[in-house]
Amino acid sequence: MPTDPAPCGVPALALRGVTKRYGRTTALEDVSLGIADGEIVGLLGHNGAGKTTLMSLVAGLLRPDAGEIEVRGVSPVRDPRRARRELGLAPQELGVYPPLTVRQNLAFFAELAGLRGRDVRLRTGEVAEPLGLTALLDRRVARLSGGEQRRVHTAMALLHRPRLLLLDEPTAGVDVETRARLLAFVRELAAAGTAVCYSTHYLAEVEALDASVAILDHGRVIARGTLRELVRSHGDSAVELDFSGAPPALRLPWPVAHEAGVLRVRVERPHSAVPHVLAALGESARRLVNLRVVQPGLETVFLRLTGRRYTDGPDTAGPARDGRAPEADVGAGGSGDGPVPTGERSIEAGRHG
Ligand SMILES: Nc1ncnc2c1ncn2[C@@H]1O[C@H](COP(=O)(O)OP(=O)(O)OP(=O)(O)O)[C@@H](O)[C@H]1O
Repeated sequence: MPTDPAPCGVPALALRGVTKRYGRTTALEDVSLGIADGEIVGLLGHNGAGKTTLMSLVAGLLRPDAGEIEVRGVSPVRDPRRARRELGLAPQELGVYPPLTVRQNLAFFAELAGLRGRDVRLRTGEVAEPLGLTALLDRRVARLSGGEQRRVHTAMALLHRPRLLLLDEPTAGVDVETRARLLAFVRELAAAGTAVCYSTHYLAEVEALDASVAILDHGRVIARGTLRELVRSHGDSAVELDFSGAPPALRLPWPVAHEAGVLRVRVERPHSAVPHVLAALGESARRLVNLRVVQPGLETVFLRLTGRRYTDGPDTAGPARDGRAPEADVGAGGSGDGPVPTGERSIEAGRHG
């Protein structure tokens, strides 16, 4: 979709020192973040980290308690109408009207965005095609699958050709085909100059989008950079072992940690360390259920920076786990020039003992 470049030096989105509180809860604290034209930023953070709050502030749905927000130089607080023309928001909750057809939904939102007549039809076709909605335009939304409804919901944010697109967990609960289609479309939009802020619980999507990353933790941006930069500076490699019963105490020349029943040996060359780790098990080898070599990747960046895995909790069953084959790049670290792994769980050995 065409975009005029922002005035020279003006980023598509800039947050400076933004704080937002809900009563006594501080949802965002002193957040600064910039997104350039054509950049996709994967906004990552555990449940409650502040992702939705950040997007709502940018969209002008909430007001910050402190700090400045600018959408292509326009403040959503001081000039919400102008700021809104520059951005499209697809919130987490579906905002479709089930009794209406896809076309009627799109026309309704196009008119809300100020489009009329021929432009409504033109833009409807423009967003329907890449999202695979053309054949569904005259179907009632109530009759569509969850993934199809999610595509309609995303299309509604794009009708006015926004220069900044805010997608809040756009692939939550969608099928594989919809996910692939959405990811491809987001990449196309970015290639044409649209800036995209994309929140997700699926780390593999960040890689698929070739996105840079901002990690929110308890309302603060704790890391910002390209995937490769973050993995270089914070990604650990390790050998992980699961046991039936409590993990044993091991004497090894590397740091050993017990995390929720998993024994984790942090070691730079995990493949070479495996024989030493197995030798140190002694009698406990009988209770070993699984052993994994973990390469540096976004998952280990998370673990290092937040003390928790990103795939902990209710979202564990995402595509980062079940949509990809386990990595088998034995010996490949995160510092080469190939793709940076995000799931990085190289299953090296199954049941032992
Ligand atoms: N309307 C509200 N009133 C009070 N507290 C709120 C409100 N909305 C969010 N919060 C709190 O603010 C914090 C940030 O919430 P937010 O929804 O922005 O997180 P999130 O990263 O989007 O989470 P999730 O991944 O679960 O969607 C949380 O502690 C949340 O409980």
